[in-house]
Amino acid sequence: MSSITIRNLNKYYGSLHVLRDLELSIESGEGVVLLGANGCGKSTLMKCLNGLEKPKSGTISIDQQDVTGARGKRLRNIRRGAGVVFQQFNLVDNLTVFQNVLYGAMGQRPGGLLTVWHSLAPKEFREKAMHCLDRVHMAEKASHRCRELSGGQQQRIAIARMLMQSPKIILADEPVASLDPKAGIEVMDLLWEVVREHKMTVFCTLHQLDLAKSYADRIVGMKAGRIVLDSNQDSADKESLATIYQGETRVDGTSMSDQEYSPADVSTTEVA
Ligand SMILES: Nc1ncnc2c1ncn2[C@@H]1O[C@H](COP(=O)(O)OP(=O)(O)OP(=O)(O)O)[C@@H](O)[C@H]1O
Repeated sequence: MSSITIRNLNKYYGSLHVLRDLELSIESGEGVVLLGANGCGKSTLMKCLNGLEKPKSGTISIDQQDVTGARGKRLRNIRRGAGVVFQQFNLVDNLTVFQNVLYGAMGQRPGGLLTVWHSLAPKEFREKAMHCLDRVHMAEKASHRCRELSGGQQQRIAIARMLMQSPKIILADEPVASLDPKAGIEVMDLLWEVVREHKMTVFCTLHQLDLAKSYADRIVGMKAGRIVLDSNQDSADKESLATIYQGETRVDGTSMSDQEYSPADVSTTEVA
């Protein structure tokens, strides 16, 4: 049984046809990386998976539950089972690290946000939040404000918040795009470690081929709103992956400048 099954998915923004008859299945426990040029539709796919955007047609099921038709409580339940990690961390800057991690438990009890508001939070939640922070090696920063932390540290907090949710599936949209290469590798190491520890399924968009090859069990390539490549790690050769970035890649039909992607981007990622 697949963890994520996408069938014949179509999504428009106005007249822009972004996802085009997209098909993809991800098995339980798989670590899948999605590669694709800017503007090919990766984030839109992630948003559809998370129920943040509604497709025009097609179906998405996560753990056999229909996401596309879900509303209200049913959608919230599906979202609870799927943790998200974003490029921009999506932490609340003015709250402490600890409060941000507690926030991951929101929705696990009636009363939502109030029940996770530090002193109001049940003991079991507070203990679990500390445990999650400890797991990402950030326990000593619990009382700091998120805005005081580096990008890499903030992404660690976002991973702790995601762990707080105890999800079975992780949707990570360019989790290292805002980080320098060294911090990026540290975050990818941590993310993949926790994914493996908890036997989670992970679907992650990236821009760096080398990172994709280092972590993914399977690499899928997207071009102009469609999945055009699907390969396991060993068969993902540079030439076939490079084709994702050649020709018409964007859904809006604009062409990329040579500066946006050069063969060097496809063949190497420098690590400081
Ligand atoms: N909310 C929106 N309203 C209108 N158009 C949008 C919206 N979000 C994205 N688009 C357009 O949809 C297309 C696909 O965007 P998307 O963000 O999914 O691409 P992407 O592959 O994630 O790109 P990147 O790698 O740069 O993040 C782009 O042409 C973008 O301008």
